[in-house]
Amino acid sequence: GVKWTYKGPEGEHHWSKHYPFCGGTFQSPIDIKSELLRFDPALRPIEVQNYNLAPDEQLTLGNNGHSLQISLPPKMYLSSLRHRYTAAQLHFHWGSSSRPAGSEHMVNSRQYAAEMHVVHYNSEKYPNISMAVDKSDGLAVLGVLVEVGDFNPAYEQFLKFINVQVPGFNVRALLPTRLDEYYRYDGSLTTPPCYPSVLWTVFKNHVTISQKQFLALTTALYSSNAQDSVAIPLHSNFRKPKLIDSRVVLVSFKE
Ligand SMILES: NS(=O)(=O)c1c(F)c(F)c(S(=O)(=O)CCO)c(N[C@H]2CCc3ccccc32)c1F
Ligand SMILES: [Zn+2]
Repeated sequence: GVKWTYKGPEGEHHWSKHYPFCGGTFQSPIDIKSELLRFDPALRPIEVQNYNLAPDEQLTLGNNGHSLQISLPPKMYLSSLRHRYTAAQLHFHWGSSSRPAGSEHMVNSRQYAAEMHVVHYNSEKYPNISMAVDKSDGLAVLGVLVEVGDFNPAYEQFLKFINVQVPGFNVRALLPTRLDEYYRYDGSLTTPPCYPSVLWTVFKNHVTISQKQFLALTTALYSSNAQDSVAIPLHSNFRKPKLIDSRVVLVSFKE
């Protein structure tokens, strides 16, 4: 596809020129404001299956030019939604060491240091993620807000490796403790092609990583590739919040 970036002439205000959905409706991320919330008692706790991977399961950790991503084995899936959603990859959005705030979703206009997304696709209806990515019931993404604070051993499992195989680890430990407290809304990919195909689950509780771990995340990647003459550090890879329009944000918890 056509090259896109997070700032400059190919930045997010220009995405819709080549990716029309980016200028459309049901876009993500959003600023999750208290006045938009509606408690929904039907929202069940998120149930993850086979997230605890044995060390002999090698995971490919890579840089796709836009984010640090880890490919996930298809044994991992979500079992608490209407359809089975099978895991595909997880990736991150972050700010920069000089401007630490880099989450995509905000809560009452509070932007967190970073955000992790675990991308799943509806494997009951579609054979692979490429066939699911532009369907309205195609994807389910778990969003985890990340703040700088205490050291987090779970994140250490891969932050020391970059662009290599990492041994399997307990991906469940990257999520907050409470999987029953979350925001839920219909949205989109936050990168081109911005398909409105994502059932978003953003957990209410954030996780913390240490300042050192945050630096490892924000200094790990380059958006240029090896043969380029100049190395361009990859940072601030977050899209700004989009209008909610008439959408409602459901919550699984009472304030
Ligand atoms: N924030 S987000 O969750 O909307 C989101 C991303 F932010 C992001 F960068 C990617 S990507 O594949 O790394 C790069 C451009 O698609 C994907 N990739 C997903 C969507 C398309 C696709 C196809 C195969 C594997 C993963 C993905 C994504 F779903
Ligand atoms: Zn993402």
